[in-house]
Amino acid sequence: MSELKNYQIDLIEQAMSVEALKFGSFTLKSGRISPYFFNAGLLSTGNILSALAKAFASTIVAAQADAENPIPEFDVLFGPAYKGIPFAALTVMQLFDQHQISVGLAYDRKETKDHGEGGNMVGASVTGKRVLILDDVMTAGTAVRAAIELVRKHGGQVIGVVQCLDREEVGQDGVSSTAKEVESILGKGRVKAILKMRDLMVWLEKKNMQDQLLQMREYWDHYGLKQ
Ligand SMILES: O=P(O)(O)OC[C@H]1O[C@H](OP(=O)(O)OP(=O)(O)O)[C@H](O)[C@@H]1O
Repeated sequence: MSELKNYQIDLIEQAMSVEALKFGSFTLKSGRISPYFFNAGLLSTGNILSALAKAFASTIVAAQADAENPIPEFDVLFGPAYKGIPFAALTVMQLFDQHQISVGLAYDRKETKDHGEGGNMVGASVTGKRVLILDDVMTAGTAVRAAIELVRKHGGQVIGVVQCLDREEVGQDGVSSTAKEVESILGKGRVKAILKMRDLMVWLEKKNMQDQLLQMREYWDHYGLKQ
């Protein structure tokens, strides 16, 4: 059984305390009945956002030191509108405060501004820069693909994606996951996550939450990414 990091445990428990993470029975957009549900929009108080940003920053630093598939150095952290914006802003601050890493913050507007500075990119310029994209979760991957396109259109090089939770489940083809599909665009190991579905199972086992663990295992057997 793999060991969870303190920042992962902290985030799981904080998220559960505000029901941003719930175990039960939930019908997803895909029609699957999931034994857990995550809604990052409910991570909205100082202590929880602090735990989230610390976890993002620690995940990024660990990903850069990953022996197998490290993510490269980057210049700008890009948070797609809307939820990606506060999460990326807080993470940029934590990267500096906790790890002495100073990178730029960039984000987009969903609606293009037609006055003042105009356009739909805000913050640090991504032109000619190595950019890491940060978002809450990917489901079909539409939002992250759009963010990759946007950064590329502005002359940036996307070196990876970091998300809060990777459900690690196969898509309708029954073979590949959204994270793997995005990795096919960015390179192997370039999609990282603070938490994966299997981390949640490790936590449930530690807490001896047998019923929830059983449901999670059954779901994993059906839809988990096995490769
Ligand atoms: O992988 P996908 O199928 O695209 O779905 C996942 C994305 O969708 C949601 O954002 P949304 O674009 O709805 O914007 P929001 O942050 O304003 O809620 C969510 O925050 C993810 O970023």
